[in-house]
Amino acid sequence: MDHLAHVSNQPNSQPQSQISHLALDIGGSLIKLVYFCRYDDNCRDDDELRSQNESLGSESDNSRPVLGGKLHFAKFETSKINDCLEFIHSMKLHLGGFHDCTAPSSDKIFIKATGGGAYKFADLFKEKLGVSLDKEDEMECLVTGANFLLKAVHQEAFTYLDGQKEFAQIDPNDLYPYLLVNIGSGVSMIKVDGDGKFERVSGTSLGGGTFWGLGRLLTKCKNFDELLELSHQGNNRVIDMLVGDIYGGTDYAKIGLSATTIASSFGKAISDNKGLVDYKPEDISRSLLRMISNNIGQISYLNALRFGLKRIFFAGFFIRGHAYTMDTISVAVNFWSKGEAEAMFLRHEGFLGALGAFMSYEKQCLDGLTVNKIPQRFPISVSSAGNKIYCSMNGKSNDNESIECTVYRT
Ligand SMILES: Nc1ncnc2c1ncn2[C@@H]1O[C@H](COP(=O)(O)OP(=O)(O)O)[C@@H](O)[C@H]1O
Ligand SMILES: CC(C)(COP(=O)(O)O)[C@@H](O)C(=O)NCCC(=O)O
Repeated sequence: MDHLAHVSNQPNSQPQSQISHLALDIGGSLIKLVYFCRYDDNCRDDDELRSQNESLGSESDNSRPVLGGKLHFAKFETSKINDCLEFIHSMKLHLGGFHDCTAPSSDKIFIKATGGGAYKFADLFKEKLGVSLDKEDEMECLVTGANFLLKAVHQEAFTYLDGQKEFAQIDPNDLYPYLLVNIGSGVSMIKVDGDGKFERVSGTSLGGGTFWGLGRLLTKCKNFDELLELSHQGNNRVIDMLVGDIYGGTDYAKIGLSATTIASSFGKAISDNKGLVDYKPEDISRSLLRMISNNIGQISYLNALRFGLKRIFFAGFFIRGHAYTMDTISVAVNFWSKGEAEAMFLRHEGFLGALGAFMSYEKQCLDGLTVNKIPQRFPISVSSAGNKIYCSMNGKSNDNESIECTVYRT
């Protein structure tokens, strides 16, 4: 039986005070959700929010009511899409879409969605939640999300080398061009020249799905985080064939290879008379992580070189804020570019596409809501018919999952 079928899809059943706009990015591995929720009126008073906003230096207008809210981020495994549908249903998030104003009598609700799953699962969303998915191009959403985060959110981008995390000062007027490398199930490399100006210049199928897929088969790990955790304790030299293994412990200095450079990932497994059971899962995980991260770092650098790009931003949930992954990618970029190019990472690494889809509501005509970027201190505004709401993100994220917003209503 369809356990969600009883859900009402009438927008009026959503309490007026609960403004929740939902956008989805349904990828090969994970479903990402971005939604905006107002605080409960009782949670914080207007004065508190106004003074908080003033302390952030925003151009607050005392004549307008100030409301607080949060931009929330959530994710689910795509293979567990029913959990995601249950979540959306229980939070009534599916009511936070828009109506097609070209068909006024229609009670159809559209939710902005991107990623391959917006096509694959469109019928399921219709059947279970009674909503239609309004599809947005995945690359376009990634770029919109990245540009928004880089311009609007304080301390979004950072470098990571030798265990040192350093936040980057991004001048919004000096952001372009850059290379965006999104490491999801597969990898897309996009040259970004401005808002809406981009070209997907390359990609590789050796991505996050490869790491997790091979890792699962080779280590019997039950989840992605367990596999990552394992890699902490591992030693890749047990499995990888190093230059020193081939050159009798010495460097191959003439071509710039040190004895410790990996000559062949997993190369030792061919010469050792060993089977899978003879290798420790943690060593396998470590070799796999280095292989995938190195390869992506190298291809990224080559593409940056191709177009003379100095900055490479790495995103996607493969990274998972994991120190060793970021370090390996940074070292690869640094090594191949001889220090000329820089790898940077994003705090909201996995939500670019979903944020881009969220922001694409601005394209809709106003029976639903629009999202506009407003300059400088008001990076985002959300408005709905007859009830305009401005949302300024202070950029302080309490964790990776939500960002506080201050909201003005006219
Ligand atoms: N909980 C998780 N479950 C599965 N994969 C995860 C998880 N957390 C991180 N990952 C990694 O992130 C990748 C998916 O990244 P994501 O940016 O969401 O791409 P996609 O859009 O293809 O789903 C996976 O292939 C895997 O490497
Ligand atoms: C097809 C995709 C854009 C889908 O995005 P994803 O779900 O992996 O985030 C991506 O997997 C990709 O770019 N793969 C690499 C294909 C290639 O260039 O060889």
